[in-house]
Amino acid sequence: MTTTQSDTAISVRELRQAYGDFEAVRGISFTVSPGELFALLGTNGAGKTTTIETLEGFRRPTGGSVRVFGVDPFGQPAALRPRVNAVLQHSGVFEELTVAETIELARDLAADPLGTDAVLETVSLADKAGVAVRQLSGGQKRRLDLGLAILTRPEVLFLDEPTTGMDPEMRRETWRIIGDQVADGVAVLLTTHYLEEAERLADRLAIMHRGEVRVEGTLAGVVAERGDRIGFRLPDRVRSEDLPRLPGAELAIDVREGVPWAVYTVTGAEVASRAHRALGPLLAWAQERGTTLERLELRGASLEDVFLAVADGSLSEIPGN
Ligand SMILES: Nc1ncnc2c1ncn2[C@@H]1O[C@H](COP(=O)(O)OP(=O)(O)OP(=O)(O)O)[C@@H](O)[C@H]1O
Repeated sequence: MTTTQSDTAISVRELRQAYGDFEAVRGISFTVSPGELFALLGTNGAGKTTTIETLEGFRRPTGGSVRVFGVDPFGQPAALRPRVNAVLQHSGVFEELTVAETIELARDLAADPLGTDAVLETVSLADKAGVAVRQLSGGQKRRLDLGLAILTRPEVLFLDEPTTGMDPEMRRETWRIIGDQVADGVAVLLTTHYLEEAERLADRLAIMHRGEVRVEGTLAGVVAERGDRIGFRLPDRVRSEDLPRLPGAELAIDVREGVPWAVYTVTGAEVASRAHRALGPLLAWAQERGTTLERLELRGASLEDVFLAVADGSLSEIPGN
């Protein structure tokens, strides 16, 4: 199947980006379609901001290519400018202007902007219209940044940690605003350290570590690769070698809440039913010994499990590659 230009809003192919001798991004690839939110997650210094800055046209790739609607964004060409907007980590607004003046200034520079009241309403800052930007809280400033970004009706939105500094309620409200943008057909590239944010919003996601994409896919696909877990507190006087081998499950001893936990991981096809079947022999073993399995649980892997596996290096390749 050939991909037409309109199928892909953002395309990153084998991107490399170096600062002097240091290669911060080492050959990453992904695409984002209109109406899709792609979350770029990763450890500190993984290369997420460098990637977004390259897509915004601030940096020329040292290898590979990036395209936004088929156009090279380097230098922010006039053809792209009205179609793209961003919430960056550091906003460039004037602290002395009021919220309404800031919005009006941005409207003056836009071709077909949303109305000031509509923006204030959307980002719940109507009661702060006359307040100087410097008097806003950190979370309110982030909301103003988001308002300034959606004011130009962009088709592509880059959101670099857009909810930093927000309390949980404001963060949820902001997810709703971002979700509405995606529902309206905007292609969104989001970076965040809040895994719940990615779980709530992302259609697809990638986890970067040291300049490389280590995991990519849908949330369901990414966690399914890590399998289901059967876990319980390791009973007193039971050593790991005393525990039964369960069919199709791999045993590891973790430390949780300062005490050892037994964790069996079941991976592969039909993981849920195989995990259930593995429970039988485990319970039979416990009954035979008269041992209680405290805090026994059977659960799927979480995005946090996958993230931590990437961060500690135990997941060093894209599964299946
Ligand atoms: N201007 C620069 N000059 C030299 N090195 C840089 C520069 N900007 C970033 N780096 C380095 O490149 C790497 C990637 O940085 P980047 O900011 O892209 O990571 P990140 O994934 O956004 O990190 P974080 O989650 O901590 O914001 C880091 O090791 C960083 O120290």
